Amino acid sequence: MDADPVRIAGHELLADDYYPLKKVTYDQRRRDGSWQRETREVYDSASGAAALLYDLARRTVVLTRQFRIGARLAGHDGYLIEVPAGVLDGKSPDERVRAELLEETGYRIERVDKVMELFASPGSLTERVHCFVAPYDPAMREHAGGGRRDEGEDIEVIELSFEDALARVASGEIVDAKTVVLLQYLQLHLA
Ligand SMILES: Nc1nc2c(ncn2[C@@H]2O[C@H](COP(=O)(O)OP(=O)(O)O[C@H]3O[C@H](CO)[C@@H](O)[C@H](O)[C@@H]3O)[C@@H](O)[C@H]2O)c(=O)[nH]1
Ligand SMILES: [Mg+2]
Repeated sequence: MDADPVRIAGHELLADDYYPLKKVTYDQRRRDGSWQRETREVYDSASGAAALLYDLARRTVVLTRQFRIGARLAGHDGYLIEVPAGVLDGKSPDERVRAELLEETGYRIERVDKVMELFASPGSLTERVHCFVAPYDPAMREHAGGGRRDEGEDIEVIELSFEDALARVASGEIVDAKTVVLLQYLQLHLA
């Protein structure tokens, strides 16, 4: 018997504008030994890196607020509070996350600690998010942040107390998955 219960039979390219959207056909052996063929649409989105900045002395975190079209189409107003994050663009996760922290928040951070990797939405996206936590203090801020205007980014930087950030998770105001996970990591392991 094949060790791998899944065989990719092929894929059709449905769109290839920013990232490829594929219709993938695969055969899967069920647990009873029979085989079935399925097709699924998969968006080959880039993988990324995200980091939660935290200050243990002041008990604060740095988050961003920006417009997200996917959330808007799902019925949210689209302005999501998130940890700073970005796509890898061929860089290593820790190199990329430092660059995103500087672009989006204005903080120049040397030490970033990897805590986990998450699949953003594994049924339909290939995206893997490399998640970090990073200590910061106000002296590390070089500029106001805000992201890349030439790419259409308009990112508000917000500093919240641990308590306020966690209260916004509990109330449902913070709904971005990687952000909820990293704030709960902070609560469990650091705060
Ligand atoms: N024109 C165009 N530009 C795009 C498109 N998709 C992304 N971009 C550009 O690519 C930039 C990506 O910004 P990043 O900061 O690198 O990524 P992000 O949008 O914050 O986050 C992505 O990665 C996160 C971590 O993996 C994800 O959580 C998030 O959903 C998203 O995929 C955006 O500013 C935007 O200009 C597109 O379809 N068209
Ligand atoms: Mg970003």
